[in-house]
Amino acid sequence: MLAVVPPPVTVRVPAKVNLHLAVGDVRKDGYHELATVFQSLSLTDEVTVAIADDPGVEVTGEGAESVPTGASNLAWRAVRTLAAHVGRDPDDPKVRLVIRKSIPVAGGMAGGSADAAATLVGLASLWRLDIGRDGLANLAAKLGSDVPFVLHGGTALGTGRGEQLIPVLARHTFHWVLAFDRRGLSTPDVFDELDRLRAEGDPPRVGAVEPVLEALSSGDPRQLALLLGNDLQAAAVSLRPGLRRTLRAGVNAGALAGMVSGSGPTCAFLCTDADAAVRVAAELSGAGVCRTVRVAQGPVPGARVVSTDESPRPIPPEVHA
Ligand SMILES: C[C@](O)(CO)[C@H](O)COP(=O)(O)OP(=O)(O)OC[C@H]1O[C@@H](n2ccc(N)nc2=O)[C@H](O)[C@@H]1O
Ligand SMILES: Nc1ncnc2c1ncn2[C@@H]1O[C@H](COP(=O)(O)OP(=O)(O)OP(=O)(O)O)[C@@H](O)[C@H]1O
Repeated sequence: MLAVVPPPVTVRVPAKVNLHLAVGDVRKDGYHELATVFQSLSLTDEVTVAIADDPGVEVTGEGAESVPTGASNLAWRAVRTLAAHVGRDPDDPKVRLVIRKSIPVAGGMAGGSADAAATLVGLASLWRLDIGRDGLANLAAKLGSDVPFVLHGGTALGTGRGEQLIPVLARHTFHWVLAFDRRGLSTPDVFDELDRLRAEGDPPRVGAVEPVLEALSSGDPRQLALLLGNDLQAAAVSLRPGLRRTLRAGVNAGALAGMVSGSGPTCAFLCTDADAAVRVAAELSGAGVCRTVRVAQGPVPGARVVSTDESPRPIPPEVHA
């Protein structure tokens, strides 16, 4: 009899930007209490999961050379976590991942988290698991604070360490320009730098979140632009002073406002509309303040299957001499 191998599954998953990021005190577990508004963007990674006898991870695209392909790859950790959860052998999951990256590595846009979320969705389909979005969200939270949001997508309020989500109404498509820096920043280093700055002085803190939610429901980018804020920005700029120039250049190019995305160093610029975003992107790429410029819009859906090769490939039975 022929064994039928389920076809590979490809999942597309968005990057995120934090429109509002209030960082509170450090908790006993070392994480900071957050109140944040996430938005998912049309800058996406794709992960293909396939049954394979030679398990492993392949990475191509943006920053691929600095992504680990071993046990520390967050997407591979997602494979092991889901395998263990459903009673499969995490040390021999018989799965191969191909990750095609567009999200900058260590860029503050949840790139590794996105790949982990995509892997959970892809494997749930490949292994035909009856797990549901809530089940996946619980596993996602174990993998990292940003993983539940990129699984979910859209616009959402995140509390706790960022993993507890409430969907937020956003009545408009918002247009963004993203400036990638030449090197990444480590998320723990940026949180540590904020703690240091707070021990020494009084770095700026974002205001209340409610006006941000109102601006989102009004759909007016000008109103939202006035309210964008990120407590981690001072820390990211302290570690990477050149970001000041990048932020200024985006606003000079015509953006409504600019901010550091999450823990940085990517800078995100909110624009009036799609045409303005293209103009700002063109001018910013000529300014020589960053490595690459991209245009994106948000919100977009979270991790979702975009293709399965519908015809399962029969594999011939093993032939023994
Ligand atoms: C900066 C943000 O991207 C904003 O959405 C996130 O807070 C970071 O989320 P993430 O990269 O998924 O972070 P995790 O993998 O959960 O944590 C990495 C490290 O970041 C720091 N961290 C993260 C989240 C949080 N609420 N407080 C923290 O202090 C901790 O040092 C932690 O060890
Ligand atoms: N699949 C992956 N993609 C990118 N980086 C990964 C992946 N798996 C592990 N890493 C490691 O994680 C580190 C952080 O990368 P990532 O792109 O997730 O950062 P980030 O976008 O700044 O994270 P966040 O915004 O969630 O704080 C990288 O330096 C890399 O070594």
